[in-house]
Amino acid sequence: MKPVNVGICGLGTVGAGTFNVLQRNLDDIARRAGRPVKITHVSAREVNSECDLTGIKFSNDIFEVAKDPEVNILVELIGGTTVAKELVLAAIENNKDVVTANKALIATHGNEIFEAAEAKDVVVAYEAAVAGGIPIIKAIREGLVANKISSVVGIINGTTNYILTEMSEKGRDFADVLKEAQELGYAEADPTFDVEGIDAAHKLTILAANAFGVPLQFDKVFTEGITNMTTADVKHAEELGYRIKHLGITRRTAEGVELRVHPTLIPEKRLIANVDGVLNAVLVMGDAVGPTMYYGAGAGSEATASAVIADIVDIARDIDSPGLVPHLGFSVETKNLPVLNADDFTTSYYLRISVKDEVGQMAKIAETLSLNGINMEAILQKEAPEDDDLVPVIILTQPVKEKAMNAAIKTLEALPSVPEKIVRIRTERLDG
Ligand SMILES: NC(=O)c1ccc[n+]([C@@H]2O[C@H](COP(=O)([O-])OP(=O)(O)OC[C@H]3O[C@@H](n4cnc5c(N)ncnc54)[C@H](O)[C@@H]3O)[C@@H](O)[C@H]2O)c1
Ligand SMILES: N[C@@H](CCO)C(=O)O
Ligand code: NA
Repeated sequence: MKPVNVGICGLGTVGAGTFNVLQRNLDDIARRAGRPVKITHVSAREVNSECDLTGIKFSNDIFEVAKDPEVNILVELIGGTTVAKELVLAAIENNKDVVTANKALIATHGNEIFEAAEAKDVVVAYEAAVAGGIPIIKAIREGLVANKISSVVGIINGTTNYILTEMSEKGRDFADVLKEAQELGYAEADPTFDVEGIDAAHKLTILAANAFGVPLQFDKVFTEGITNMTTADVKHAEELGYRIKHLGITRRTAEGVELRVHPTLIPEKRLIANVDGVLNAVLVMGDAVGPTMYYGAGAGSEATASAVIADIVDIARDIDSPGLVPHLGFSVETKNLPVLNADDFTTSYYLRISVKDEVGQMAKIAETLSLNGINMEAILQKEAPEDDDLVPVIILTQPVKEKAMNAAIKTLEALPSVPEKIVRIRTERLDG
């Protein structure tokens, strides 16, 4: 059987992992692909001492790979959206299939890239872009194809989950844990993408497109990161039987699709509340199958390489009859659903209100919530810390439209007895 020739662009965390796993498991991979899979060309700014490039062409100019007539599949692992986009489009133009781990690229330029790929009848595969090594794109697009999916909820950024876990379990400092996540190769080149929720928003964009047949629309994702998280809120949540996770949530409602990324309280008994460290988990709800959860390494060198190589093998298996599965698993005619504004999200809330220790304040809070149609689920009043005359009042609510909560918070923050901004964290009770 004719081999399939692979050109790898980028030899950093994921590039080196892909190179080494492919070389190590060459025989098994060839047997499973039905043909030899050969790395024939590698390109990066510099060689990587972890990779033995003996007998393999090496270029400093990645565009040499896109031009190389020997290469069938170009693997884009350089990151970024400018040069990477040019590189992917150049490969497509030269009739090469493409594999990428680049969620920023797919979320922001995927519509254009897939159109170019369809015109040339080549594949652009991106399993590694979402939840690293977990085969979540394949699960949604192929394994769950029979279902109407109602929601996809996931811990989809390993760096933030690692930071939240270390903060909650060991009381470690945010900046210190972030530095360690960078050293371990989990964080993006610009780690604000992780901690501000942008990376999770890129991945959620891709998940929603696959689950609901909507176009990739990153600019419509409501995005909050973890930079305002405090250990005090983590502890209060734990007292109420909840854990705080940074989630990507996309849900289909009667009115449209919710696309949101934010810290979220989840009941501690849920499986997903117990997914810690750099691990990711994605909970998909299908009308036929019910809740299903996918769990594993969301970042890291060889874990991400596992997904990159799965895409290479998929393409190698189908190289003579490409295009078996459309890029987003649906045809371009699929009906568009509106993306909801944050005001129209329906969710429960955790509120931390710092109140002056005066008679009648609790009644005022309860009345304001009730006037806005908000039902309380639980309430916790703490003693004022020694150096403070403000009493923290923690409230959990039942689900309500975000606009009702905005109105209630505005009224409460205008009270002289509530001198500080109210902390609110959205709360999802979830199934499964
Ligand atoms: N690190 C992870 O755990 C992980 C997981 C999933 C997806 N990703 C994605 O995979 C991609 C690569 O991430 P990484 O962590 O391996 O990055 P990295 O910074 O470790 O490696 C990037 C590599 O690309 C090369 N490169 C960059 N620009 C180049 C250019 N213009 N010309 C030639 N070489 C160039 C660099 O020399 C380096 O070898 C990114 O899109 C990232 O978002 C990373
Ligand atoms: N920076 C990303 C890498 C995997 O996509 C994360 O921490 O999840
Ligand atoms: Na994946």
